[in-house]
Amino acid sequence: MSYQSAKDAFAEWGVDTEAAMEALARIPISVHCWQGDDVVGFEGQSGASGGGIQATGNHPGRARTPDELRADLEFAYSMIPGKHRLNLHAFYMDTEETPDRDEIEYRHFAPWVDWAREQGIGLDFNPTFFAHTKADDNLTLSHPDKGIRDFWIEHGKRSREIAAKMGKELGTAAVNNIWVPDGSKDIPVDRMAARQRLEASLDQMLAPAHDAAHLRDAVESKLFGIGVEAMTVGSHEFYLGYAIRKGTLLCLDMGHFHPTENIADKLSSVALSVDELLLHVSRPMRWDSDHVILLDDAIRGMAQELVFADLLGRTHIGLDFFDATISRTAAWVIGVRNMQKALLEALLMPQARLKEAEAALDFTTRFMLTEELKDMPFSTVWAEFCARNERPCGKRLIDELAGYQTRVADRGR
Ligand SMILES: C[C@H](O)[C@H](O)[C@@H](O)C(=O)CO
Ligand SMILES: [Mn+2]
Repeated sequence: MSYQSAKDAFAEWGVDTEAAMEALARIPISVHCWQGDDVVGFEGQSGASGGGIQATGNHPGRARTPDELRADLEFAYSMIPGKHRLNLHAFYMDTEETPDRDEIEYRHFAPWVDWAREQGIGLDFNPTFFAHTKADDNLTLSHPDKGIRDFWIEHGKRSREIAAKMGKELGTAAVNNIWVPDGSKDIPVDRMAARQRLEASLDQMLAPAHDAAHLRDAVESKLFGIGVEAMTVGSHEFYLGYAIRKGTLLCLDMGHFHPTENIADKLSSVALSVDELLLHVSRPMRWDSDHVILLDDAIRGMAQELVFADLLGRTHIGLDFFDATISRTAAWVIGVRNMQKALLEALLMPQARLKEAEAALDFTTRFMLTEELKDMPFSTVWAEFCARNERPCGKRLIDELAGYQTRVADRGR
């Protein structure tokens, strides 16, 4: 089908494909650096603690240096329509020095900022509270030992300073997302004490004021991780309350809830109480919270809520998955494009008509519309969007992805 025919078909439904593509072009996705190297980082001083997360697989081509990671990212961005961001973790510093986590400074990340400026992209940031000997108890900010808590508070403060400077340098606020793995393998007897310690540590970490034009802090909850099956200190309820009371962003990771929960359903609820949201778009499967996202109902539902509830202006969309059994660059590219496709589909829906039917309790019309809409030529509009952005689709995309993977395969595993 030609684009003109698709445009006419959507126009019959009262939908303007040009407006939808313009809106999509304005939505940046924060691409997570850690898919490129299986969450290993560049510190070379990791402890045994994986923080309850694990990349599995042994596909060749893992990025082993900042230069390799940047080359992979440049390739990935060249396959993704639009301008996006990079989400950097603190243990991806680029320096010959070996600062411990409580010693990191902006200069250890300056090469990333220079590169981001060249690429014309913004940066987001995350303190790294895992893969370190001082996290081996699976406790950091809530550790009973004050010395360990202080170490991680300092790490968190420095991360915020670094993120704020990144935001200032690049002229776009960096979202600094705080996720700690703290929890208990077996049933604890003093949950309150652990949560009080986490709250007090967060308060200290977040006390230094930074310009909101440079830095936005987010807090991320989790249901459970490997080794912390009985209790996660930073649960959803903990951080929902914290974000509301303290004015931080709330991060919803789609892999951090019970598998039967609908994360899209949470957006409108929490958005009534917090100003801004951060999403970690992910796909949980059994024990894992981080499979590469598909263009499935969960992602479509999320995109539809963002568009229909008018939340795009106050939601930062980040991705969070890591799969080492497939090409890492293909995982990035297909994952980001899936998020964009879901957003485009939502933008191409006759929102007013659907809402009108629902408000009139005309559920038959809502049902007929949503089902018939599924036959609309979304893929033709997506292909047009890719073509206008000089990005390949279909077989050409697959050939490009396979070609790049072949070129990096000799890096070893
Ligand atoms: C590496 C990330 O910080 C991590 O995935 C975190 O966001 C998370 O989701 C942990 O399960
Ligand atoms: Mn996450």
